Amino acid sequence: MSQIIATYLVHDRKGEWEKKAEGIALGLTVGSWTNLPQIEQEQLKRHKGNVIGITELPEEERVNGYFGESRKRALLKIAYPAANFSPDLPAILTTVFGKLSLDGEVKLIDLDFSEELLQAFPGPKYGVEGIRERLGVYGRPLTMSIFKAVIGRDLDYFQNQLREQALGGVDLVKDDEILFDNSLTPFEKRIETAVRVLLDTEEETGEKTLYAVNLTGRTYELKEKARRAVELGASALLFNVFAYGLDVLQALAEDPQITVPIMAHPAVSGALTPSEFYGFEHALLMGKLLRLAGADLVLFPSPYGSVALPKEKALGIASELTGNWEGVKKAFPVPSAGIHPGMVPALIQDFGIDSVINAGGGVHGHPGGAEAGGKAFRQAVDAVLNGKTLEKAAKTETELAQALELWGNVVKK
Ligand SMILES: CSCCC(=O)C(=O)COP(=O)(O)O
Ligand SMILES: [Mg+2]
Repeated sequence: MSQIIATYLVHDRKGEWEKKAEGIALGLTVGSWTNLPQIEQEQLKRHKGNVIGITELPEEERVNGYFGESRKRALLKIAYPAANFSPDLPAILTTVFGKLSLDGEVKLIDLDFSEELLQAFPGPKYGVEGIRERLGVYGRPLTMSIFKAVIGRDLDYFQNQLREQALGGVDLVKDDEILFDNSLTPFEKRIETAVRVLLDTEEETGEKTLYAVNLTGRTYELKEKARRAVELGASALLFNVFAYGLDVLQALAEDPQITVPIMAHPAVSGALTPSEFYGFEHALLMGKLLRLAGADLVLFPSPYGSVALPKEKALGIASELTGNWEGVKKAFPVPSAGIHPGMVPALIQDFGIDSVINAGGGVHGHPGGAEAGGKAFRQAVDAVLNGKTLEKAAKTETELAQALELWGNVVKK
């Protein structure tokens, strides 16, 4: 039977779980808060949500937020018949967590899609393998750097910063998510400039670099803008998906004329995920749902940088992006924020080869400039893959030595 199974973490003082679960299963399908005598048996059979699991969790004494009260906790699993909704994320999310997200301490932990329903979500167009093919890079994590301080600067500044980053050997360079269309560095001009610069640097270094331009503006303009970006030679798109919605990402990813990888930025997602009591589980929103909606690369805070996520949450996201799903490509995890070369061993140990090591300040803040910053990252990656410690590699690699001197070496915890 085609259905979706939602798992919720529920906190409650009384812990009357059967009543609570039945209330959700009925309330989000054919029922309401009052008796509806006109509900027919047939309607109940086909459309009512079904409680399929209740697991009580150990009670926890909470101080913050509860002023010392303790709350009972449980995981509730409810199956919703696919007959109730159209096969798209807006309909699915409204069914399983629409009104419910406003109704007390309920957090959506996971969604299991039946095989039939999964067909409506083709996932990433390129994914890990497709991006590696475009770059011709295998057997190591990719490296990426972020334009910084471009706001208020012109195309010459943009061009020079791009050139330096690419000469440093990073595989991708992305706009910062806060760079929007503007008169000094307009969208189309950034793309045209990047195409020229990156052809030159490829000739010099023999290595390709992809540029992810920030796709911004009103929702109804995005498809046309993205198609135009592709015509002009853009090699990737950055997209602030949580400012728009998952379905907007899916519409872009499914468009056959948008033939470049899409990178999802986590901006705004912090309003939806961090609470233990409310919102979405990180792995679901930033892992499973972004992959299903078609993100080829997904940025999220790493466990050790400046905007850190608890490690199990970051690993949970990465595991949803890279797990084996029949017929759906894997997406690149991009643990980010406050990353510097001293963190490379931990990043590779935790996120593996199929990940992207991404830095803004950790590239541009290098004492030798962005080119040296990019080189320091590549040297750190090479060291780890050759089984060397960063200290040992730094004896011969000047740029890495300078980075370690400035930012230190994060020994894995
Ligand atoms: C919170 S993950 C997104 C990271 C990001 O957008 C960024 O600009 C990181 O820059 P940094 O200088 O911290 O590498
Ligand atoms: Mg940023």
